[in-house]
Amino acid sequence: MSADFTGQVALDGPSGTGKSSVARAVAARLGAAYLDTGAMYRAATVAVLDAGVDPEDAEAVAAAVAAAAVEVGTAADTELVQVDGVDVAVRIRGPEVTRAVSAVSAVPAVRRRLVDQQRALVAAADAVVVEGRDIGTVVLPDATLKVYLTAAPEARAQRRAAQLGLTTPDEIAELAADLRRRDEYDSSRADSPLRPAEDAVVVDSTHLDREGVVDRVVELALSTVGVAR
Ligand SMILES: Nc1ncnc2c1ncn2[C@@H]1O[C@H](COP(=O)(O)OP(=O)(O)OP(=O)(O)O)[C@@H](O)[C@H]1O
Ligand SMILES: Nc1ccn([C@H]2C[C@H](O)[C@@H](COP(=O)(O)O)O2)c(=O)n1
Repeated sequence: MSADFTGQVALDGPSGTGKSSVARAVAARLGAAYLDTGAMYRAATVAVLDAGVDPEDAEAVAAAVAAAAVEVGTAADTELVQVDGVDVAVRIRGPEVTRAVSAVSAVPAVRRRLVDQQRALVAAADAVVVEGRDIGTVVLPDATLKVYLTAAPEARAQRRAAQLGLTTPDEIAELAADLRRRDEYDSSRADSPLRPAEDAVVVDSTHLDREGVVDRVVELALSTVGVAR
C-alpha cells in the first residue's frame, strides 16, 4: 500500500476491459477509496424493473429512479450496493439488469442524479479511484489522472466467458454480441457517450495480465505525486 497518492484516478473504458477488477486493486494498493459508478446505474435499473417500468420509457424511468434511494459503498475491500435499504449487490450482475442498464443509463435525468451523488462521494475522500464510462469526460474533468482502458473484443469475450464458466462457441459468441451491443449503445447515446478524455492515458490490456495493468495504473498515479494540476 502507498499512502502518498491523493486525488482522483478516473478509469473509463468499454464493457469487460477489466475496469472493476483493476480499479479495486489499484485503490487497495494506493490506500484509496473505490467507486463503481456502473454499480450505481445497475442499482437504478433494479429500481426501474421493480417499479414495473419499461426501460425505454425515459420519463417513467426518470420518475422511478427519483423515487428510489440508491446507495453504494466506497471501500475497496467490500461491496455495498443497496436500493431502498435492500442489498442488491448480487442481483445487479444478473442478465435482467445487464439487458436493461444501457437504456436506463442513457436517460439524462438519471445521469444528472447519479453524477451529483458520485461527485459528493468523491468529495468526501482524499484519494479515490472511480470507474465508469464518463468519469474523465464529465464527472471529474479535473481528475488527477485519467486512464482509458481498452482490450480487443475477442479478449474481452474470452475473459467474461472464463468469469462466468461458459465454454461453448455459442455461449462465447452470445457474450461477444452482448459486449458489442452495450459498447454501441454506450458510445452512441447523446448524453455523456463513452469516449476517452483528450488528456487520458490509453492502456491496452489485450496482452497484459491483470497485475500488469494494475502495476501500470499505480505507476501512473504515483507519478502525479507532487505534481500540481
Ligand atoms: N488484464 C486482464 N487479463 C485477463 N483477465 C482480466 C484482465 N483484466 C480483467 N480480467 C478479467 O476480465 C473479466 C472482466 O473484468 P471486469 O469485470 O473487471 O471488467 P469491466 O470493464 O469492469 O466490465 P463491465 O464494464 O462490464 O462491468 C473479469 O473476470 C476479470 O478478472
Ligand atoms: N459512469 C458510467 C458507468 C456505467 N454506465 C452504464 C453503461 C453500462 O452499460 C452500465 C453498467 O456499467 P458496468 O457495470 O458494466 O461498468 O452502466 C454509464 O453510462 N456511465
